[in-house]
Formats: sequence, structure tokens, C-alpha cells
Amino acid sequence: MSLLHPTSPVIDLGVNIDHVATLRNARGTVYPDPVQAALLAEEAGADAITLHLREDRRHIKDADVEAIRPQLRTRMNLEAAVTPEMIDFACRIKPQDVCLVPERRNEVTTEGGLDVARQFPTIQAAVRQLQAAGIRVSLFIDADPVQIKASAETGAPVIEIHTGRYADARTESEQQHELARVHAGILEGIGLGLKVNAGHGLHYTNVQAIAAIPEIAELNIGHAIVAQAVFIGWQNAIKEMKAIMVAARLGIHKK
Ligand SMILES: CC(=O)[C@@H](O)[C@H](O)COP(=O)(O)O
Ligand SMILES: NCC(=O)COP(=O)(O)O
Repeated sequence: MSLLHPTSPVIDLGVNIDHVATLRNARGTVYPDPVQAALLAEEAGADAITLHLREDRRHIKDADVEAIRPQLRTRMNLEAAVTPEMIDFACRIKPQDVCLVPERRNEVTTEGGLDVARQFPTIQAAVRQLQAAGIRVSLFIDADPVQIKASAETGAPVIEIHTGRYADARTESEQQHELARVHAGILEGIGLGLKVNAGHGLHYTNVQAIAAIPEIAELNIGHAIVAQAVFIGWQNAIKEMKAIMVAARLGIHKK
């Protein structure tokens, strides 16, 4: 198997299908179908399917999660807020992974990471409830040593570092600063024995430097893939992203 085969285990790609549902919901149609998107994504080389059931159900709906769960051949990574409703829902659906994320009703997208240090008892209780249901728990946090340490103390085995500030950087030096911060956070997590993932705002020309960080296990990417699919097709967009990630990880510099 070529190392550039889309299913190469060098670095995993979790394809976030939220904005397939956004497009569907914009017209109240049944298409594009998130179930079909998930299955085609797996076929194209996705290592996991990520989906965020927001409290306002602005994109993914409960029925999408319920329909997709039994059909996946890879893994479901369900993103959910730390609320009793979401934790109970996740315990019923039993995805392989649940990523606990912060949520603000009026935000356009997830603006930052969980404040695990401040909400420690609530988050630890959620982690324990999910783990009792056999679910691996990840905490979506900023690359902040305080949050990383608190995350490890909850007993969650995985963290996902929010790369939004890196993605939104306006200047080269700001981007390099954010990249260094992300890398330091990743090393901190690895040092605490955690599996470390990353994601948010990554696209076809900013993902390379993040994917090249050797300690990252998985990147979760959604919005940019859905956008690229408009021009080159869903499966091509996934294959292209996976190939870029793997090339970056292997130190292959594409022209
Ligand atoms: C938690 C996270 O970073 C993604 O799930 C992101 O939230 C995608 O969904 P939105 O664009 O609705 O924020
Ligand atoms: N956890 C991040 C994620 O799933 C995808 O975020 P984005 O690529 O849609 O910004």
C-alpha cells in the first residue's frame, strides 16, 4: 500500500459533515443527505466522521446521528455541549468518541475551547458518565497549559486542540506564534499521556504546518471540505485534504 493511499494511518482525518446538513437545512429539503455524505466520506478515506449536534440543531439533527451511527464502518466522533440532554443522548447513541465542546447559542461557530479548569466538577462528571457508557471522551480546548492539565485530571484520554486562532491569524508572525502555541500544547498533552487531536478552521492552504506536527493523531476538518466539494466534488475534496495532510506529515513538499 502506498503511503499516500488515502487510508494511510500516518495521520487520521475526521471529516466533519455539519455543513452538509447546513446546506440541506437552508431549503428544508432532504438533500444533501448527511448519511450519504458520511458513507461516501468513509469510502474516500475518512478515518472518522465528526458531527456536532448543537443545542439549537442549526445543522445536524438528532435523526441524522441516529441514522448514521449504525451505518459507519469507521468511527463516529460526536461533538456535544456539556449539558444533561446532550450527555444522555450520547450515552443512548454510544458513538465511539464524544468530543465535549463549549457552545454559545449566538456564536457563528465554536469560538474557543472549554474552560475545563473553571467547570471542572461538571466536566469530570460528564466524562465519567460517558466513560461508564463505554465511550472514549475528548475535550475540545485551547492550547493552554492550565486547560490541558485540568483535562488530563478529568480522566478524559483525548484532547482536541482548537486551531481557530492559528487559522484566523492575519500576519505571518501571528500565525507562527499561534502554531508554536498549538505545538507546545500538543507536547504538553502528550507528556500527560493523552491522545492529542486538533481542528477548527483548517483548510487546504493552512493545514500543512499543523499536519506536519508529528504528535498529532487526528485532524477534524469540515467547513473547508464542504466548500471545496462545491468545485471538485465531495469525495475528491476529502481525498485531496487527506493527501495534503499525509504529504505534510511525511515531509513531502508539493509544488
Ligand atoms: C467544535 C467544532 O469546532 C466544530 O464542530 C465546529 O463547531 C463546526 O460546527 P459550527 O460551524 O457549527 O461551529
Ligand atoms: N472540531 C473541529 C471540527 O470538527 C471541524 O471544524 P471546521 O473545519 O468546520 O472549522
